[in-house]
Amino acid sequence: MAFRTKNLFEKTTKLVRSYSSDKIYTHMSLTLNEQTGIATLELAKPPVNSMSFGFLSQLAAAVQQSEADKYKGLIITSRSSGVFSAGLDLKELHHPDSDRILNYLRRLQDVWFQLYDCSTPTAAVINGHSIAGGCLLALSCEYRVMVNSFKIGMNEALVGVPVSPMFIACMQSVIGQWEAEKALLVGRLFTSEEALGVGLVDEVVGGKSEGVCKAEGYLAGFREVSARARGLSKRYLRQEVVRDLVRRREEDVKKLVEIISSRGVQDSLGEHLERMKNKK
Ligand SMILES: CC/C=C\C/C=C\CCC/C=C/CC(=O)SCCNC(=O)CCNC(=O)[C@H](O)C(C)(C)COP(=O)(O)OP(=O)(O)OC[C@H]1O[C@@H](n2cnc3c(N)ncnc32)[C@H](O)[C@@H]1OP(=O)(O)O
Repeated sequence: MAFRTKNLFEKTTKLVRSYSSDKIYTHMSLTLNEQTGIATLELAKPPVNSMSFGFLSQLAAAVQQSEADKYKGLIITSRSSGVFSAGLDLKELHHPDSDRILNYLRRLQDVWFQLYDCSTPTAAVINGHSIAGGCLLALSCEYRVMVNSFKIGMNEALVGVPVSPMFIACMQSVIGQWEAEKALLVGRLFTSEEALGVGLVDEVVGGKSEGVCKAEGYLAGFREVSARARGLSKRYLRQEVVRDLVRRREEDVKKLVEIISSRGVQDSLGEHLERMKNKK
């Protein structure tokens, strides 16, 4: 089979350089299967694929590449066998520099808009724990296959930070208002099986390769469908959520910076980081 592992940054060097001070393409790889036209984006930032500034920049470049090259599909998964993504990099949020946190949250918004609103068909193979921002990443895709025995959800309530509108909108659009409220207000993490029960994921499988097959099956379902019509329909279906968040994006960012910088939230973040350190 003809596989081409693309160093994203060959084609998107300009974009990535202007986005990121990180070394080029260190946190993920994008592999295109030229026979199917489906690309796999494998997150590879040990130990837990936390979403640092550089990670978000590379994710943005990958999604942009998928759109520009008109991939038939994009599968997002993790190289780690235990963690899909631990969400936002807590080190970016703890004792932040005021300009950096502003730009970090803007970058997160940009990536989310790009992925959520892209016309490329997307699927997530969640082959490990998927927490908060990690869950957002999976929910922004169209289809989710999860490997059993892991946890997924948005734990902000337990971290002591508010769930932001973007995260709420995504959760609501997948599991509905009531289930989203019940989960988000207590920071519930679902097991793979519970996630299937509530509709947070579409399938549960025994391992990553089975998950990739299921995701490919979902994406192959569009072979006979006009890519243009499909892409436009997806955008129309998602436009209400996007419009609202675009309209309020600057207001949301500024409010969040204020909240994150507050003493109470900084104390909670510090305690959360301490708990993680001490769990060993
Ligand atoms: C305008 C609107 C725009 C945007 C709004 C955005 C944001 C609003 C702000 C608030 C929102 C936040 C959303 C988030 O995503 S916050 C992050 C929440 N995530 C977590 O709490 C995950 C915590 N991690 C875990 O539970 C476990 O690590 C995990 C289950 C993922 C894996 O467990 P495992 O046992 O395999 O590994 P650990 O030993 O726990 O961890 C290994 C090392 O990794 C470090 N780590 C873990 N998670 C993070 C993280 N999220 N960020 C940074 N670092 C992380 C952990 O401390 C260990 O480090 P060392 O001790 O080895 O140094």
